[in-house]
Amino acid sequence: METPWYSEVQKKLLHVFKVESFRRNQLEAINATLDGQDVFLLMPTGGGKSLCFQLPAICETGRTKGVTVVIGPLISLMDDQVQALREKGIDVEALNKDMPAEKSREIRQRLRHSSNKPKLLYVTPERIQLDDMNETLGLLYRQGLLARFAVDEVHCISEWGRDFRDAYKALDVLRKNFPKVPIMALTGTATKRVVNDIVTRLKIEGCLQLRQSFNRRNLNYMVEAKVGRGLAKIVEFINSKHHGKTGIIYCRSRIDCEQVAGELCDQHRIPAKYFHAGLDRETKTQILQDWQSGACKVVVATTAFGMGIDKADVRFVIHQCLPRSLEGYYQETGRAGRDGKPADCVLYYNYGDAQSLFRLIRNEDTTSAESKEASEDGLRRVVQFCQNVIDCRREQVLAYFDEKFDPRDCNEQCDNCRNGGSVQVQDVTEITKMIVSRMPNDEYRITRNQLVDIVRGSQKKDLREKGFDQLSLFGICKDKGENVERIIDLMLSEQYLATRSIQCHQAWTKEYLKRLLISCGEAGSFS
Ligand SMILES: Nc1ncnc2c1ncn2[C@@H]1O[C@H](COP(=O)(O)OP(=O)(O)OP(=O)(O)O)[C@@H](O)[C@H]1O
Repeated sequence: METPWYSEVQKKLLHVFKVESFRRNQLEAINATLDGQDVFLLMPTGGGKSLCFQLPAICETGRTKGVTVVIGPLISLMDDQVQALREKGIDVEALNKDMPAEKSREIRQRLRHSSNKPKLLYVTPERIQLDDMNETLGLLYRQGLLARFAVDEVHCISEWGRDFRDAYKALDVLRKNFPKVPIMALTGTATKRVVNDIVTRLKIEGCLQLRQSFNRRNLNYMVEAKVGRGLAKIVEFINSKHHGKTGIIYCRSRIDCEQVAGELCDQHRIPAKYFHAGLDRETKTQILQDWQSGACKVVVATTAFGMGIDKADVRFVIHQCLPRSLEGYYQETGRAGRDGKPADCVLYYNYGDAQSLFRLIRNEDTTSAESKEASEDGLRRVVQFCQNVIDCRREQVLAYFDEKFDPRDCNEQCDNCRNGGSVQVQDVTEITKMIVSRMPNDEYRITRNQLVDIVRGSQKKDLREKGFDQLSLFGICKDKGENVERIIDLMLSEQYLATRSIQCHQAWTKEYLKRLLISCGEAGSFS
């Protein structure tokens, strides 16, 4: 059925946004919000969420009138959107803590008293909590001039999500203070649990929920064994497949970024810059600009390089270290191939990285026990994903978002589907049971690497000196060849073995394996 605003919406799409047709779910979201309904929009990165609140904001014929208030997490992201809207001739303002007091007073005055109010107002969630902001919004509300709230990156509201932000949690005031104003919640990432959390916290239970497949057809997913810091393989991969192309390499720490970028430049003549939260604002902006313009092709970054990055021709995303969750992995790899052309996503994996990440999570003293547990669970899923060399990578990632995916639709765009024919399944239940039952008690301090050597029956002097060659475990995996490490890592990730940290010197802790008093069932299989 044609809505009263249909023709205005079409005209503005074409003449203001210079776009000919809607993508999936955009028109549905726009219609619902112009009708005054709450909307929850789940769209993969680059899907075109912004249009869903920017276009209604400039329509006069909908049921809603006045200013669209956009709440987003990042000032830099806001600045980009504000600039792009102004270039389209749209009247928009943003309020942020970095602007001179005089300027923000001026904007507030304009919102309160001017008859010529902006169509959109961008603010951070922190700003919403300030008294003066509340008063300004209250005034607009009483005049019937608050058209809608658009909450971007709304997953930040949920403690189950990866980017939880306290200030987002306080957004439950929106419905309480402005009960008649429709809310549009937007995100590119949310599991069922996070969606429920968002809907409850914002009190938009009756909203129109729009979601679509998260499958990114043009992305080719691969997991590779990481040797050392993985650099030799990364260099070979870039030089052989993506020489001179745009890409991102994600590393865990700031220092890793600096070292990897340095080595790429100095030793391998791959021009790269590093990006992390420790850089000052100007440097960050400069790097972003250089990357966006193509002056710099490769950025080596922590996850600080993320939200709001909108570059179409990213041909590869490399994870030099494990992401902390599959959600993060999906987001980060999602920055590749936004132009719809093929792009590669390679994750370099070894269990040592997982162990240090687990340790990091355990040692974080700012987080609650519950959120530590959630983080550990998230990381465990990533480890399982890496160790699973059988099931389609897409199927595994999409399952995380509760989406059922038929692996036949992968079209061999992942390593596991490509290797499908050559996988040999080995049942390792018996050997894992034997290892668990023969693990000595905690008086023996055995590291993961030592256990690998012990079960292999290694002749290393160190083992003999510690008496490890006398254990009943010694040599029980002699015939398992290359698979020994994978068996031990699988046992760790499936928690048939655990680790305990012991302080050695003042600041040093070492991870030793712990005997668990649980029985183990089906352990798993290998290629
Ligand atoms: N209907 C459309 N037709 C063509 N291009 C579109 C359409 N809608 C949006 N776009 C373009 O798609 C790109 C991505 O849009 P947008 O930044 O809104 O995505 P997003 O869903 O917010 O992504 P992210 O989650 O990464 O922020 C933009 O360049 C935008 O101009």
